[in-house]
Amino acid sequence: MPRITSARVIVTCPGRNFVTLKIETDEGVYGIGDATLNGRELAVASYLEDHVIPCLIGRDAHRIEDIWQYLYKGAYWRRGPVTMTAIAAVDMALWDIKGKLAGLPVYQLLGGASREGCMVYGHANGSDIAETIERAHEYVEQGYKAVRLQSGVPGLAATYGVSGERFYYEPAKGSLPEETVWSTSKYLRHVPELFDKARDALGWDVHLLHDVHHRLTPIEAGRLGKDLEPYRLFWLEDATPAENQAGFRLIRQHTTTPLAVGEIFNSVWDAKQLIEEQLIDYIRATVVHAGGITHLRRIAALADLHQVRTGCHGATDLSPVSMAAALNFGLSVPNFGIQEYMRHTPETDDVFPHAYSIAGGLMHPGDKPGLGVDIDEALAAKYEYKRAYLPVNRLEDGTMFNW
Ligand SMILES: O=C(O)C(=O)C[C@H](O)[C@H](O)CO
Ligand SMILES: [Mg+2]
Repeated sequence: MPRITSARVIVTCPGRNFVTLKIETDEGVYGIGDATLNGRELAVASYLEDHVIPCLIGRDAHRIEDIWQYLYKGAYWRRGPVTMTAIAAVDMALWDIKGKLAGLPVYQLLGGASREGCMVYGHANGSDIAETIERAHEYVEQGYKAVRLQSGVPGLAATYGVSGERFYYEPAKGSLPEETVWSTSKYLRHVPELFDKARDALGWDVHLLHDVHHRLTPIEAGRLGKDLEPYRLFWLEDATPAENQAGFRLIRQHTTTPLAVGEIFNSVWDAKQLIEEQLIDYIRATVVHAGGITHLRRIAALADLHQVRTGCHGATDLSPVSMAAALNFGLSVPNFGIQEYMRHTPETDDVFPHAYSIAGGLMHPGDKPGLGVDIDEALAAKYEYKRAYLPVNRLEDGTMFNW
């Protein structure tokens, strides 16, 4: 039985902050898990160091399900992003250990490959429609089968999801949150034009996606979905804040544009009604923020019963450890839909050497035992933590608005 002898939290900032948990066993094998919660990183580091790690020492590292239940039920205070990210980090690290001890990549332990690779989508961002389409062309030329389109909105100084950087978009910055300004009417006028021009320029062989970032009411989202129907989107993401799961009924009544939601969900309970009533088509919960591989499999199993497919969040604030876990999960799960992929910077890739790769728009986790990702601790130590926040959003009259 491999006993857990120690566990450590490693905080590093190779261009952005990452929190990683490393669990060591008496069999000389260790595992790592991502514990990064964008803008609230140190809360998870403390939760792990002060409350979780003391409970892990001496436990059998093979008992992944039991340790998951012990941390979830044992906390008394269930769910929430901090708790579930901490549990996810432990869970990932334990799957990594189990894979290494078995001499198998984690996807083999999850039932083996259900496909040759995981289809991913890249991010095409531009300050205007022409620039967005130009970036989308670059992805298509690289073999991507799916691209997310976001463009600056005329009349708004800045639009979330759009950056000057070509490939390495990083939304968290500044020692205090940046304040941005939002106008729903300007946005709703602009987006159909973006997709109209994109279809003209890119044709119909590439999947197109769009992220609303939770900024519409359900009826506004219904209208946008309807306006976008002629352009056959792969999905419309985070159309409305999802605390009110029943709100998606209203969107569904008005549009057949497929809906995706879930990047800020942290448990199956956040998505239960959405899935059971078939109010969404893709569930975007992730390994790192929704309790690890163990819990994400449970969410995917419920989703599978209702023809809902996976579409895991994969922005740059999810570390390469998360990406490796997502790809092992995605390769094996029967109802895989798509995986988001934003490239990490070369500095981040150097800190987290990994076996996953991309070819022809499909990603594969590689065949190294475990998750297939490591952390270079000496290099990680060179990048000191820097407090950084996601922006906040106000209406033009100054009213605090949805993120
Ligand atoms: O990748 C996406 O779909 C996002 O919406 C990115 C998020 O804003 C980002 O990961 C927040 O931390
Ligand atoms: Mg999103």
